[in-house]
Amino acid sequence: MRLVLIGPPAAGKSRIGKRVARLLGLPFIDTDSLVVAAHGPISDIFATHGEPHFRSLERAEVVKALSADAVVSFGGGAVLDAETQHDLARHPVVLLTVQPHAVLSRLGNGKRPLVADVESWIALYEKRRDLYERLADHTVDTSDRPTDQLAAEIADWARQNATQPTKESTR
Ligand SMILES: Nc1ncnc2c1ncn2[C@@H]1O[C@H](COP(=O)(O)OP(=O)(O)O)[C@@H](O)[C@H]1O
Ligand SMILES: O=C(O)C1=C[C@@H](OP(=O)(O)O)[C@@H](O)[C@H](O)C1
Ligand SMILES: [Mg+2]
Repeated sequence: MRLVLIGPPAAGKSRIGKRVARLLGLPFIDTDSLVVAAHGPISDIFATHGEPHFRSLERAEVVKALSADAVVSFGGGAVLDAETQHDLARHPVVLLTVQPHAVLSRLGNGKRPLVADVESWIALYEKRRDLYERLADHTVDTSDRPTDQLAAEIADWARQNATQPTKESTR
C-alpha cells in the first residue's frame, strides 16, 4: 500500500504522515527530509542555488519515494512539477488543508523560505489551491483537531481506499 500526503506548508503533512505510517505499519518517507539528508538545509539550497534547483532535487526524491510501499509526505511545492502531477494519478492522494487562523502558531521555525508570515502563506495557498484540489482523492482539514485523531481518520480512509492498483479509470 502507498499513500501520498500533499498540501500547503504547515498543514501537518510531515507530522501526521509519520503517525499514519505507524498506524498502517508502513515506512514513512518525507521528501523534504530526503533532500535535506542529501543536500543540506532547504533554506541554504534556496539561498545559494535558487528555487528551480531545489525543485529539481525535490523531483528526484519524489521519484525515489514513489517507488516504495510507504506513506509519503511531500513538501508543499512538490506538486508544482508536471511529471509529479502525472505520477500522482497512479497513487492514492490525501490533501491536508489548514485555515489561516491556525497557521501562525505553526510557522515558528523559519525553515520555510517561501512563507515568512501568514500573508505570504495565504498568497502561496491561493495560487496552488486548485492544483491541490485537482490532485486529491480525499481532503482532511487539520486546523482544529489533534494530530492523533486526524492520523487515525486518514489511516482508516487508506485501509478502505488505498489498496486499489490504479485510479486512472476514475479520472
Ligand atoms: N493538527 C495539528 N494541530 C496542531 N499543530 C499541528 C497539527 N499538525 C501539525 N501541527 C504542527 O504544525 C507545524 C507544521 O507541521 P508539519 O507537519 O511540519 O507541516 P507540513 O509538513 O505540512 O509543512 C508543526 O510544528 C506541527 O507540530
Ligand atoms: O510549499 C513549498 O513550496 C515548500 C514547502 C516546504 O515543505 P512543507 O510543506 O513540508 O513545509 C519545503 O519543501 C520548502 O520550504 C518549499
Ligand atoms: Mg513537511
